[in-house]
Amino acid sequence: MENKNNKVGVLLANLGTPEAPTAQAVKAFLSEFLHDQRVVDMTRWLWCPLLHGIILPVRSPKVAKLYQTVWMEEGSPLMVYSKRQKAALERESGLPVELGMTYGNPSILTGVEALKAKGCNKILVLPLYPQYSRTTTAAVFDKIAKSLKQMPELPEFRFVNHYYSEDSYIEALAQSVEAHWAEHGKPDMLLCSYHGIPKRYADNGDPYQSHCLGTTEKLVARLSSDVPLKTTFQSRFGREEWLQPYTDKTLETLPGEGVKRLDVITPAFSADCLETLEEISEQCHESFIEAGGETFRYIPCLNDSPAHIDMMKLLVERNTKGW
Ligand SMILES: C=CC1=C(C)c2cc3[nH]c(cc4nc(cc5[nH]c(cc1n2)c(C)c5CCC(=O)O)C(CCC(=O)O)=C4C)c(C)c3C=C
Ligand SMILES: [Fe+2]
Ligand SMILES: [Fe+2]
Repeated sequence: MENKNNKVGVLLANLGTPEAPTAQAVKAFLSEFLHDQRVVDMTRWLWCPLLHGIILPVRSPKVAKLYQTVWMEEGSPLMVYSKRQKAALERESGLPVELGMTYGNPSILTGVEALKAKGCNKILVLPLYPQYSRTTTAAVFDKIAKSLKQMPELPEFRFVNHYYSEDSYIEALAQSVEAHWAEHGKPDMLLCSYHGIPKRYADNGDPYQSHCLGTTEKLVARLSSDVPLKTTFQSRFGREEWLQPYTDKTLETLPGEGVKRLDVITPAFSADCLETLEEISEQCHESFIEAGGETFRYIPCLNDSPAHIDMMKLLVERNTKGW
């Protein structure tokens, strides 16, 4: 007898974002995010007083103002692009696709329940993080286990750990760079700015840094251009050392080294968000020009571009084979 609950579905996972650009909504989001020990591993009796006493009250209103500068008519950029990615992948793959955010909504639990309601008992989890990190990819894995503790019958799961080395991902990045160069001309340098993590995490075995360096290396080989590429790390948080070189510090020195026209790409982000549209496209742009740079061009994330959706479709096809 045919089992009607025997379908494959896809859970597209990402970080999540506040519901609104207000101090209250940002505080709720940051509180869930920054309580995750995969993200901040400090012992709770040290971290919680700092988080509740200083970080949440001080950072939330400040960051809410930054979200207001990038907020779109339909909502937070990360959510707007994630919804477009879901719709496009559903259309192109012919499979049910749901979003599941590690923090905030739609949650991972909501996403899994929606797929089960559509008859899916086999779920491919695709965290939209090309480079693996304990702080992102592993946090998705933990959240699945934690959220489904009360579910009487679990679906079967497959999980994509990383995809930075996939030709289709490198191809999508390269095509976005080449299209940008065809329109605006070539720069003196292409900066690949990745979200940072504490250096200690990398020293203790998180492969994120080597995945980022591997991404740039593969992009260099694919572009095969006279434009030099450089890897940097952005979005530092807290006082300890993070992966270096830092994006902000690098931008201050590049013009003095003769790099006047700079293009920036952010390969660790699958969708534009606060960290790309505000930190890079606004703050970093300004500091590069102040340091003597002439042109600074931000190349958008892959978002719902056809090459990106093709890449996701390929990953889905390969990882659901024989299921
Ligand atoms: C506290 C430490 C943080 C680690 C470690 C970290 C890793 C990490 N994050 C992303 C992707 C995103 N981060 C985003 C926002 C964001 N990140 C942190 C902190 C850490 N991230 C904070 C506190 C915030 C919120 C904004 C702020 O207060 O500065 C986002 C954007 C979300 C949005 O709503 O637009 C993304 C995406 C990666 C890929 C990563 C490690 C590999
Ligand atoms: Fe707490
Ligand atoms: Fe982050």
